[in-house]
Amino acid sequence: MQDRPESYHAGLMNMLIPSKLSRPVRLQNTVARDRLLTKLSAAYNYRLVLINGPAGYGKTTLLAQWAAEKTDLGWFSLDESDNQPERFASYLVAALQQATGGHCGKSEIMSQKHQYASLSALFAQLFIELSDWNTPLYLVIDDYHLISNAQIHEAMRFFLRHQPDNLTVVLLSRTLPPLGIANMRVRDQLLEINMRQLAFTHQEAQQFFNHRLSSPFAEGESHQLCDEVEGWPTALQLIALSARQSASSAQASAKRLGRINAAHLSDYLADEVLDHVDAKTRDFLLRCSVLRSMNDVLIMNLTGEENGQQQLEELERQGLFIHRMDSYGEWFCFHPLFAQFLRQRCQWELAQELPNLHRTAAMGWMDLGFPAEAIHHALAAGDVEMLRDVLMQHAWALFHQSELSLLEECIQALPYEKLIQNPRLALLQAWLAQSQHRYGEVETLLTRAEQGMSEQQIEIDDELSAEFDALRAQVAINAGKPEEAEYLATEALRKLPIGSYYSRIVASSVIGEVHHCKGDLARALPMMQQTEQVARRHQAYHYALWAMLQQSEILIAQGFLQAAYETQDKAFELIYEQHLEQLPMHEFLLRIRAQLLWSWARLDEAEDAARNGLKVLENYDPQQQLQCLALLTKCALARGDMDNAGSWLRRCENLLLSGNYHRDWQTNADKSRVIYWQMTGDKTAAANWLMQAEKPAMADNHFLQGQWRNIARVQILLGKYAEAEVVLDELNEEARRLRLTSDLNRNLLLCNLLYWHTDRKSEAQKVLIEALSLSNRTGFVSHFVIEGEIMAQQLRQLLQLNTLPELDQHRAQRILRDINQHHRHKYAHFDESFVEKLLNHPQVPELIRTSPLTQREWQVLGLIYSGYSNEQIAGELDVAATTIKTHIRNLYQKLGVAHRQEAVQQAQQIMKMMGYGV
Ligand SMILES: Nc1ncnc2c1ncn2[C@@H]1O[C@H](COP(=O)(O)OP(=O)(O)OP(=O)(O)O)[C@@H](O)[C@H]1O
Repeated sequence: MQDRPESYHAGLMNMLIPSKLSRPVRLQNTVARDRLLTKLSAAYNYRLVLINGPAGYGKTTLLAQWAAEKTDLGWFSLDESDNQPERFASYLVAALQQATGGHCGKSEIMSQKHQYASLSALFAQLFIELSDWNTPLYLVIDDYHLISNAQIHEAMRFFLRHQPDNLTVVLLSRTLPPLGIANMRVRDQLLEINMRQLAFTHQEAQQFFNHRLSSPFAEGESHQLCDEVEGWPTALQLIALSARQSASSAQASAKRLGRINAAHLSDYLADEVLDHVDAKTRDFLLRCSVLRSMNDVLIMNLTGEENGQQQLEELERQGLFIHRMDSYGEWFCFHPLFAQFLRQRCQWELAQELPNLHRTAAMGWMDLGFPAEAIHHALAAGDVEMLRDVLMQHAWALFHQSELSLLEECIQALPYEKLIQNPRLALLQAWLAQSQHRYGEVETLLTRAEQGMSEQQIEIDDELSAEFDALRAQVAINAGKPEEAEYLATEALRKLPIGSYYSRIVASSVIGEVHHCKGDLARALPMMQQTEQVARRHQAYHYALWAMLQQSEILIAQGFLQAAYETQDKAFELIYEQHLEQLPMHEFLLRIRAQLLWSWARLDEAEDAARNGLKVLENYDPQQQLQCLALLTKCALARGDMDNAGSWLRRCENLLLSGNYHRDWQTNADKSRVIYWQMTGDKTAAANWLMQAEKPAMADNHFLQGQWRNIARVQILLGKYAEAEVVLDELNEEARRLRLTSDLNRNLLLCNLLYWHTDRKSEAQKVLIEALSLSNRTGFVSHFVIEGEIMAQQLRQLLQLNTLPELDQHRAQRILRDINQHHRHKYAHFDESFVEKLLNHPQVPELIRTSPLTQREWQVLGLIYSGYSNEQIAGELDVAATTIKTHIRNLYQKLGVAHRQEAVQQAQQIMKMMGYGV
């Protein structure tokens, strides 16, 4: 079957590095940039504030000054790893959480567990949560130029278009981001501060030197230095550093800096900064540069420096491009320009040691509990052993948090012989392929792993081989090989210890599904219940949900629709509790809820559910909409609303033409099509379909039964009664054997149609009575209603006999009411325009043309044809029963018929002649 959970998420580790979410602090010694701060004080009037200027132009410092007193502000500093959309989104949401004091809890869980269809969908949820936040909010994203991933830019364009009015995004970037800036500029939605404005004025430069130097420059000199470097703050800072040596070296620095830009700063930094610090500090700087952010412990590991904190504070005092990242003063980082330079120097000067430094950093991060950052260093160290060790400890936790691309990168970096030495990593590699829908690769990877292990004589213990089996079982069921899947999953369950819960969940879910496929519902149900329990216990909510959806399907097949409804309720609860609304499985649930409501003829609610299902799918491939559209077609059909049914159906058919669907999906969509053809009498379409329709070898589950019922319905429509009867007999036998009660109920209705057409009225009545009685369990209504007038006639007769048990009697009345309400078109055809068309029809029998009925008599004939009794006709036309008798006598005479039966046959021929399939 389909819609399986592809990956799931257990409890979360802390993945977000707090220092990336803190704004720079310690601004006492900075120059207050009043002119720019005044400009920024109007920020809340704009959707976007863009601070755009080259490296080291004071963007971050300016914004840190502006943000200093604000509480309703989230700050998020990017690094190269944030080019990955999921990670970007997690930090963005966390920054907004910071701004709102945790107001967007649902979005936070969704982002951390990656439970969203796309970044835009996540942002849409975020905006819902922010909609009741009424005061201004600010989201600052620093170093946006590091983003090159088009997906993130696109999501940010969506964000900026739809963000609430009280939210202002502030972007700091060295380059102009591709976010529709020109457009926002025209609409006056953008506040910009550019390089020209960021440059220090003479006055600011003077203040700057006054802060930094014990004996500041004279005014004229300071102005000249400022002009020399065009107000570039980084250059001014470097000049101040030189000035500590002598005034003349400040002049020389300014001259040199005036001729270079950030790209060529490294030579300057090497000659003028690094070569001027003492050897110890130099070594300290180079070693620390390995880290993207640092604290005392990490530094101590790297430099052996006992009081790293003090050392950092000293560098900060000297103006050596180091910043505090949090208000506790625990975390520091180098200014990006300086960091980049130091890293380059470190590669040259400490080449030998560098791998070791990264290794040490990796261990430090591991101790702090941040495996993703540890992986960054292990990769940089090129230390495959270490990478493997980190993965062995944390890979599965990362997998459960959907850090799939990070893991993919690690696996790629590991030589295969290393990977295979730890077979669990080989297994992980296969699961990565499975979870990213690269199903074709899974078996190849598993086989390769087994071969590799046997070549290297690596022993596979029972537990591991069981884990392989569990994944293989999942692959087999996906590939439609239930026997193989069952064998593998059973073996897996037999061997897996209780602790291997993930594989146990997978294996028991597969076994449940296999039983389901085979129609062994009595065994499938407890298996899925067990899967649900284990999955809940281990917070594997995707699998818990999947298992509940399966239970609901099983209960529906067994005919226990009420129990299925209650299971669905529980599944909805889980979705809301765990914020799984955006997963495709939510649509699955809405769709089976719609199907159930359709059965019970709660059509408005069924339509709502199907439409909500379409909403869930908005951000997915449109092909997936097929089932919801088919349900909307069925709702229109049950209402007798052929126009709408036709237009929904066209959408289904377009999808069917353009996609390659699993056969169960095809069957479901075809169900609506064959009913439509029956109701419109479109035999050509039906015949064409029948020629190419798949005729499965078996009919032992509800999908296969459904496919064969489609075939039988078309056969009946085409008058291939004998063939239909063979099919239906087999279907019933299987459905009775496997206790597929809902299928039996549906099959009986088709038998009824068949017997009615072949004039076996008493057999027709018998199966109808059985179908009605089964409906006490299933609650079916719409299945009867779509059969229209043929059903109505029979139900009226049954009701007149007055032999039905009370419950069945009520249901029959209910069905009849619905048919009368929705399917009156056949009777309505006997109106004036119909009669006029009829009399002008070239094939109209002479007898009818020469002795025409009065309009009233046509109406009465229509009602007789529809199975109304005399009393019912009198009631319908609001005249006395005796008058009806007179009309009937007259019309019999004019049509040359002797009794009611013949009148109905005449009417039927007329309908056929006029092209209405009956
Ligand atoms: N108002 C100020 N007062 C004192 N120093 C400043 C001021 N603005 C910037 N600087 C100094 O200039 C250097 C660069 O500043 P900052 O980090 O704010 O630039 P940036 O434009 O954000 O750089 P990047 O593009 O690399 O992120 C820093 O060392 C900072 O201390």
